[in-house]
Amino acid sequence: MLSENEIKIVEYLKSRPNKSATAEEISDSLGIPLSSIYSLSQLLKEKGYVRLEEKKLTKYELTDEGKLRLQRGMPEDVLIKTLNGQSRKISELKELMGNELEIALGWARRKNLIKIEKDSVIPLVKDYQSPEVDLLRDPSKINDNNYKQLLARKLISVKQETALILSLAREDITVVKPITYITTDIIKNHEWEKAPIKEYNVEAEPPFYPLAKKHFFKEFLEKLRDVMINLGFTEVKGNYVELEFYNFDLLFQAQDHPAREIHDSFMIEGKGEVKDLELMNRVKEMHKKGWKYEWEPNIALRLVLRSQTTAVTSRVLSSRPRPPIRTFTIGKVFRPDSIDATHLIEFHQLDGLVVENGFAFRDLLGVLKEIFYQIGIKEIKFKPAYFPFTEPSVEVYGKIEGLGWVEMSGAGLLRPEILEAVGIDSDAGAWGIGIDRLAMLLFGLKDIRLLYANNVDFLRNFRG
Ligand SMILES: N[C@@H](Cc1ccccc1)C(=O)O
Repeated sequence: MLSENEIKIVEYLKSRPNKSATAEEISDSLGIPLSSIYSLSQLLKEKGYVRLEEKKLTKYELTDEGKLRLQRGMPEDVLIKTLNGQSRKISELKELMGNELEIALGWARRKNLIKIEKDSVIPLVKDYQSPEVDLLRDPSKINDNNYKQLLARKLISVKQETALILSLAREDITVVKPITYITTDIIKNHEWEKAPIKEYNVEAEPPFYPLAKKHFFKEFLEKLRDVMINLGFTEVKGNYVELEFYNFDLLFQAQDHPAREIHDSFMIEGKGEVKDLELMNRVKEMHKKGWKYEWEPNIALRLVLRSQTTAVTSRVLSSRPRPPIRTFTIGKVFRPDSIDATHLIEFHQLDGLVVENGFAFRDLLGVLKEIFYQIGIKEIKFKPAYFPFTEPSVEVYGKIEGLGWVEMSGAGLLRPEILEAVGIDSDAGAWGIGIDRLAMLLFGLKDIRLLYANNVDFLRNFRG
């Protein structure tokens, strides 16, 4: 009994004029890997279908020099072409042919193509093409008689190979379909006695089906969400397109604050609307009193792509919720910048808000410590800082193995001006954490853009 591929090999040998072929030829013609042909030929031999014979073959391969000469011609060819039937001075030829000239002269003389008189070269032929080049063009013409010259001129290399030759020993092919699946019928009808039962190949490699998995950065964002929810915070969401009123004004960021310059936020055409006119008025008073300038409602109604998720916190505050409040938001923010390995123009922030009677600065630091601990950053320290909407304010630094202290967050107690404007009579703390750079450092990535990688091979092999 023969397998499918064994049958193919026998059929192939039958089709050959001398009923034989090398393993390589069979592999090329049938598209079966050479290694399989080797093992199948052993099986065919054992079953008496083929005879095997090993034969030493000489293989000629072009060297780099050979490939070059095939393109350009041999130096003596170039010389004859350069002479073009006319005598020329050696010095002139040297200019034209450089170092190649000496070799060319030597071979051209030996082949009787030129004569040298005094300092001139006189051609004896008008055209010439070396037989060497013909052989290089068609290496199958190279044989025991003509290879030596090519070898001496370093145009070819010679390799000895052993070829396996299969020749047909028997032509009658019997095909018996083996039983691969046993049914009750096969047992009842005694078919199992007539055909062989295919053995299991317990060593066969199973096909590889990669499991679908989430993008590692998405998983990281989900982990942050879980951390916040476990700490008793409720998630809130906002829009990417936001009024300057919520992104800046309500947060006590003056209208001439540098972050509001056209090159520091993405501006969007059109105007927004604030329905709560009383709130607008109170924000206006807050700016007048605090920053001492004429607050311009038209500026507040301009649209931007939110530059901080604190805009979402601002929306929460503007709805004048009843304390106690613990909310957080995770989302994209947008800032113009030039994109490189550490800068993106859209990235993620996590902003949080706590409004509770008696919520003190120490409590805020405690919450931050807990959040970072849960993310895996066990050591943090605080540095005094400034934000328009908080007082006192801090920057939070976290320690990352091998990198040292890295700035991760801004935080503070909300300014009384803001709480007064939104009508909340309670203590409140807020913070904003930059997520992308943090993720990049925790994942040990050298380029922040890899967080958005969509290269499936990279993602499949990346162990976050
Ligand atoms: N929004 C600030 C961070 C911050 C949020 C809340 C309070 C204090 C600071 C930033 O983007 O840098």
